[in-house]
Amino acid sequence: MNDDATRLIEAARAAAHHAHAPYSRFAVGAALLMKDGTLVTGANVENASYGLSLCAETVAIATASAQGRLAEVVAVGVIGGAMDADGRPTGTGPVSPCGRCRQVLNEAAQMGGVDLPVHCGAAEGDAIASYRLSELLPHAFGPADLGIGPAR
Ligand SMILES: O=c1ccn([C@H]2C[C@H](O)[C@@H](CO)O2)c(=O)[nH]1
Repeated sequence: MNDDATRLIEAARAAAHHAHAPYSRFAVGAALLMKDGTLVTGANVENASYGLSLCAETVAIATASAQGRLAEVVAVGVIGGAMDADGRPTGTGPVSPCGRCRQVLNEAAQMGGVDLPVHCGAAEGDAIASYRLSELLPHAFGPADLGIGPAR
């Protein structure tokens, strides 16, 4: 595991403790490594109407954008797992971003002109699967298609 991946997975695990996931009882944490070396994190925020639930990656990206730093994301870490009785995520299987989150991550990737490394970890253990966003979302539609952001 490289240093960025380790740091991102640890931060994602910490973020997942703040998941609001009383319906699925599946906690997800996401961490973004920023150009300046700082981290921005998020956790899933479920809603009683179910369909309005927000994924951890989307919350993290929205937070970075609200800080004026959407184009400064350089790497991503995600973890998730079924919650135990204390609300802690469990499990050793890496979790990868859902389709909508891949598209949301792509906005940051294209605005920053970087094919984001996405490190997918588990709640527990050392298993990690690392990808580039272009592997997870090939032939992506994004800001460049609308003439916005740096050319690919
Ligand atoms: O990439 C994903 C996939 C799922 N979830 C959340 C949504 C829901 O709250 C819970 C179960 O799907 O996990 C995320 O946060 N990110």
